[in-house]
Amino acid sequence: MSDQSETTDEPTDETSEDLLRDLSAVIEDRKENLPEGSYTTSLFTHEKGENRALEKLGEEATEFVLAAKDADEEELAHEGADIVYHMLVVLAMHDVDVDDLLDELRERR
Ligand SMILES: N=c1c2ncn([C@@H]3O[C@H](COP(=O)(O)OP(=O)(O)OP(=O)(O)O)[C@@H](O)[C@H]3O)c2ncn1[C@@H]1O[C@H](COP(=O)(O)O)[C@@H](O)[C@H]1O
Repeated sequence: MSDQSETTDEPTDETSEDLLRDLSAVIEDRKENLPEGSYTTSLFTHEKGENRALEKLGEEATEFVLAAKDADEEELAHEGADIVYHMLVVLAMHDVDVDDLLDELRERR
């Protein structure tokens, strides 16, 4: 991945919705422009097609479960982020807007 920023404790006005929308916008950009050297591009252009992203999502979910079993909280956050990213890639592959997911969550409150 090219420009993932480090986690900081600094206050930010960015909401979690902004964060998800921004990440989705980057994924949409990769889908449209397929820049070389991008991990996201490698998922959109993989010879296995969508199955590669689905495989990765499954792997990350398994790693998340193992981290929970090990009570490894740092790893849980890491693997959880991997799941969210790969899930957004799969949503983009199906042209499902992240706002549909956010609306779904909002309606459940
Ligand atoms: N959020 C992510 C993100 N999360 C996970 N990954 C990649 O997903 C892969 C996970 O596979 P593995 O678990 O097998 O990888 P690993 O090498 O063992 O790494 P980790 O388990 O330690 O993550 C790694 O290559 C990660 O780099 C991500 N790649 C990209 N992004 C975002 O997408 C943006 C665009 O990235 P590029 O498409 O690379 O430009 C980045 O700026 C990020 O914001």
